[in-house]
Order: sequence, then structure tokens, then C-alpha cells
Amino acid sequence: MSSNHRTESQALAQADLLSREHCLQLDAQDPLAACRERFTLPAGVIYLDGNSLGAMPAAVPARMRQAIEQEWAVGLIRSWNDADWYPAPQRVGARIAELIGASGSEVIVADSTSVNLFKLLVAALRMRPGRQTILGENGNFPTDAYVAAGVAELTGVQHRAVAPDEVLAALNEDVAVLTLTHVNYKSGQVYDMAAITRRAHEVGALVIWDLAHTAGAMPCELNACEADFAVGCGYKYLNGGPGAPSFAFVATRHQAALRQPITGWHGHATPFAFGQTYTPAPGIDRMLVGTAPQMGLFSLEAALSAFDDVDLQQLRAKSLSLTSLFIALVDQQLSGHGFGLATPRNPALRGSQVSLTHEQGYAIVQALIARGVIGDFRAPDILRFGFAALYLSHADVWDAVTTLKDVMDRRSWATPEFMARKAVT
Ligand SMILES: Cc1ncc(COP(=O)(O)O)c(C=O)c1O
Ligand SMILES: Nc1c(O)cccc1C(=O)C[C@H](N)C(=O)O
Repeated sequence: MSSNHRTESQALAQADLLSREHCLQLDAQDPLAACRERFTLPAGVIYLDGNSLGAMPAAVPARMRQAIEQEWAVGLIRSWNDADWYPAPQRVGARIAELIGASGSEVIVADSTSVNLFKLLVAALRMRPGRQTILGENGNFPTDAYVAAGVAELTGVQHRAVAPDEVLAALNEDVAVLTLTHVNYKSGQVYDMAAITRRAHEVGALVIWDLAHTAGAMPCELNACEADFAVGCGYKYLNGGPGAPSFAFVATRHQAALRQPITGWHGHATPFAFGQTYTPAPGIDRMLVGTAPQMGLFSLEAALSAFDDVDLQQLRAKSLSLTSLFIALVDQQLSGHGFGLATPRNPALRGSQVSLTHEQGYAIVQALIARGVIGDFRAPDILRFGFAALYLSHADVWDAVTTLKDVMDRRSWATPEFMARKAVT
């Protein structure tokens, strides 16, 4: 943690610039302020959980009504052709490619993130025969570790997880594939994609990046970093809705050799020839397995229109402005309440979330939700707040921290109701 960054936010706080009026001035100069209208959010809610389930884009309901009431109810099976259902995985993939620094023919939408990770891990191992290790990181999102361990068991290689700051040193010529999440789901810390990919390639390893907390939250440059493979969620910062399908990226140079293990008919070169042997489709299409979840795809496609004409550098600048403001306000208003900061102060190392620590974190998050400020809790002590730059304002950040201060001052978290854990959070 650099002392420069601490001094910066303390100076901000001490200069007494941090008033609601100042936040409103920042909002008045925000080039993305109008994007808020592209979302439907309930009145009285400040939504800081877009890193788990994105808010609903206003374009989605009409698209879903059309898909259900016209294309399905009236068009029936004809809609696979007439309504362009069939090419939706490629079409939506090409739109996501623009957000992650890939070309349109390198990204496809299919299945869940977990399933795409499985397919790419097996494919990567097949490209590095003789190597015995899948390298991962401690503290990754559990599904990434579970899937890597499952693939290791299936293929007979070892899965080795190391601390994030030991990844570079752990790369050696036994590593077939390195699998990392670009922005950590708990801390919000960002890896240096270019440097890690370069080092992995020096030892002959491939890299799979999980972009679940990157895509739509901040720009990333897969091709400029010479990335091999990536996966990411459709339902977080891309706002595709609950269970919206995920995406997979395969760099053009790897596509011809890629052999993924779930050889379903939609990944076949000629699915409607109904032949009895499997021939993979050319290009990214071979990542497909079975029939795509069309309703989730349509929802995701409509949701992506919220990014139309959005300059990703402006998105990044606003995201950092929101997260820096949140940190500065927590420093200013919540000292003495027992909070720690689990996210880097250095903006260059931060995704689009801020995580605080507190021993009563679960109950505090429940008390905040009851007051309309929706974040989430990750055990053992993390209060997680996601800042989706398209629909949040600086005034929202002010109001959220003011509510948190009130919850702490009044100890309104200290009730049996808020302290009792729920199953899904
Ligand atoms: C980093 C990361 N990877 C993967 C997933 C899981 O993705 P899916 O539910 O699409 O399998 C999540 C969250 O659910 C996540 O945070
Ligand atoms: N996918 C989720 C779900 O089905 C229910 C509750 C939460 C989720 C999430 O996405 C969690 C999320 N990946 C996280 O970063 O914690």
C-alpha cells in the first residue's frame, strides 16, 4: 500500500472537500451520468451489488416480451432462422469482445462460467502434453478452484494453488496452464495481466483469465496482453440477468488446435447434417456444446445496449472516482467504528469494488440492506460494495456512507434479526 495514496485521500478528507454538494458537482460534470436512465432501479435503493447480480437494463423487458410473445409463441420453430436465434451466441460474443479487447470472432456466449472454465482447462492441458501442473491462486472464487481440482483428478495432473504474490515465482516448465481471476471477488485487487501472461509464456505455459469481475466493470486488453483464453460472467457487470450465460474467449492463434472435451452437437462443424462422428466446427464455434439458453442470451444482448457509445476509459475513470470517494468518505466518517480496508488504496490495483472488514460484517450488511443500501457479505468478515459506473452517482456514494455511519452510530445492526445468517447471500 503506497503512502502516497493514503496521503492523497487523507488530504481530500482534510481539505473538507467531501460534502454532498461536492458530490453533486462531480455528478454534474460526469459524462456518463445519462447512462443511469438506461437502467430500471427501485426508488429508495442504492444498489452496490452489481458485482454479484447486475441491475436490470431498461431495454430488457420489451426484448423479453417480444421473444416470448412473438418469436416463441407465434414464430415457433421458425424463429431459429427468422428471428436470428441461431447465431445469437456468436453475435452477443462479438459485442462482449468490444468490452474486453478481443476481436469479434474470438468470443462466444455459452453455458456457465464454471463450465467454460472446465472446457478451456482440459483444452489447455491437451495443448501442453507431458506437463503435470495446473497452477492457480489461493483465495480465488471457489468454483475456479473446484473446477481446476476436478479437471486435475480427471486428467491425472496436479492442481497447485499459491498465494497471489507467489504466482510469478511458481511458474515453471511443469506448468501447463495458469488459471487466475483478473479482479479478485473478495478484495477487488487486480492482477497485472500483461506481465503475468508474458512470464507464463516465457516458461511455455498457457493462461486462462476469469473476467467475472472485469467485463463491464473496467476495460481490459486481452489481445494487447497476448492472452490465450478467458471466461467471464454475463450476469454481473454485463447485467444479463440471473443465470445469464457466460462468455469464453479463445485467441485466434489457438482456435484451430483447440479440442474442448464436451463434444456436443452445436460445436460440430455441420450440426444439421446429423452425422454420427464428431468434427469440431472451425473457429470459436467449437466452444459450443448444446442448444444455447436463448432467453438468457436475449436478455444479455438487450442488456449490452446499455454500453452503446460508452467510452471505456471514461467508464474506468468514473469507477475509480466512485471507489476513491467511497474510501475517502469511510476514512473521514467511520474512523473509530472498527472497519478495515481490504481493497488496495492504489487505484491502479483496484477493480470496481471496495471491500471493508468488520467483525460484525454480516449484521451490518443486513442492517444496511434494510435501509435500502444493498451490498453483500463474504465470510469471514468482508463487507463488499460494487460500483457499477453506468448507474451509480457520487451522491449515491455519499448517501451510502452516510447511511453506514448512521447504522454504526445507532448500532442498528445489533438485533437478532440481522445477526441470523440466511442461506443465500
Ligand atoms: C470469479 C468468479 N468466477 C466464476 C463465478 C461463477 O460463475 P458461474 O455461476 O457462471 O459458473 C463467479 C461468481 O459466481 C465468480 O465470482
Ligand atoms: N451467482 C450467484 C448466485 O447464483 C447466488 C448468489 C450469488 C451469486 C454470485 O454470483 C456470487 C459472486 N460470484 C461473488 O463474487 O461472490
